Amino acid sequence: MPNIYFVDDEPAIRDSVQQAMLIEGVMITCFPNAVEALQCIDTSQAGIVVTDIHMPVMTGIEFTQQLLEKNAHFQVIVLTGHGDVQTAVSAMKAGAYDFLEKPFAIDKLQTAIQKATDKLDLMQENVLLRKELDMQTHVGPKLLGQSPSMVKLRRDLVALNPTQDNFMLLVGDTGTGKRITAQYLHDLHHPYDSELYALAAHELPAHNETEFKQFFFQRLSKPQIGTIYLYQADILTVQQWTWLTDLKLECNECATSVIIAIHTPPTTFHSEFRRFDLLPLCERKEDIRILFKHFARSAASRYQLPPPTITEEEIQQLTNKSWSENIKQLRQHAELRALKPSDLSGLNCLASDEQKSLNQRIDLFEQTLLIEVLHRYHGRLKDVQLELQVSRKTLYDKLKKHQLDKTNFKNG
Ligand SMILES: Nc1ncnc2c1ncn2[C@@H]1O[C@H](COP(=O)(O)OP(=O)(O)OP(=O)(O)O)[C@@H](O)[C@H]1O
Repeated sequence: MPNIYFVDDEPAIRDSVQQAMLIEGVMITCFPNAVEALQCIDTSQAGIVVTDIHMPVMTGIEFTQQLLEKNAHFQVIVLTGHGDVQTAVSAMKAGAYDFLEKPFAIDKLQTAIQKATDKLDLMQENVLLRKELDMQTHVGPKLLGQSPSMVKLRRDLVALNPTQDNFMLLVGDTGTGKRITAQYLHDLHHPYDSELYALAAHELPAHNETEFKQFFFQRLSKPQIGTIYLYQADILTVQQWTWLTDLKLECNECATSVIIAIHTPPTTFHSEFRRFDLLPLCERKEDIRILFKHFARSAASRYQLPPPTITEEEIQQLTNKSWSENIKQLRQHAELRALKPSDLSGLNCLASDEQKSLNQRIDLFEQTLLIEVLHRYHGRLKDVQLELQVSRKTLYDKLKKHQLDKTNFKNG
């Protein structure tokens, strides 16, 4: 429910409206005149104002104009005399949303407030949608995904008030998108030329409170730093969490945000921070299609290759995998897929769920690199050999090992 204000110079009306609304479970704040209302209403957050027209010092119409100058999203309902059409018209011209004839029944006031609340919700929803849309066309990273959790996450990030919630927790397994979410948050709420400063938790002083706080303050006070991104924070000690919680209180009005990325939130301190959860990919399988296609197409464009044709059957197979390393692993798989010529069968597709060991990862990297360079030189082994600075024999051995045939790369 938004904040609701009632302005009328007659104490009896103020009291009866306040009591009647309270019985209905609606809290309203009353003011005896427009001047006091303008001084006290927090205009940073749009609400609903019900105001009498005929008041000493400042009329309801002047009040409406001044209030809307401060925040045009306020919904104003004016109280006019019976049959006073002229005043109602003037009030609407001044920007009022609705009018109510005095004397009014309380249920009429309730209906008018409900309508104004719906309008305010709609306007705020539009503002958020526009901001979200702007983010999807801005040059920074995009948070893709249409699963309910991703849609909600984007909406919550857009709606966040960074002056209230400047210390945040991003909770998610490896590769679920903590870093990209931090960048997205930073781009949303901080000046274009400010930066996200990434800091590994092990770099923080661990034994001395003053050193710990000074370390932070030095960075928090740099105007070009908009966000401190503290990653690998699972290693933080209870003591460091206590200091971070103190810092949060001390930095109440700080312009810099602190985002703490963590796999599992600490048991005691998590409620101190605004928390956002990034679900593992297996719990938002509907995002696999859009992410995979996006990564594969971006990789193809980067390597100047035609965009790969990804079949429905392939998407089904991808959706059925478990993706233990989440989007990071999906991306690796998609990039390899973009590099893989369509007629290349039997390729060792190592980016699967079982790909875990160091050797397997090195193999995958080697395979990806070879495919990329073979593509670039259309299968001309001499150029590949020169670029990778390997002997002819080594190159042949590697191609054999990865079952790569130069003729598959002739046409790009
Ligand atoms: N919603 C998303 N839309 C587009 N790309 C994404 C999304 N989520 C993650 N990615 C991409 O997936 C990869 C892994 O994401 P990121 O590095 O942010 O994960 P992380 O949770 O910080 O990983 P780790 O815990 O291993 O450090 C990155 O390449 C990132 O750009």
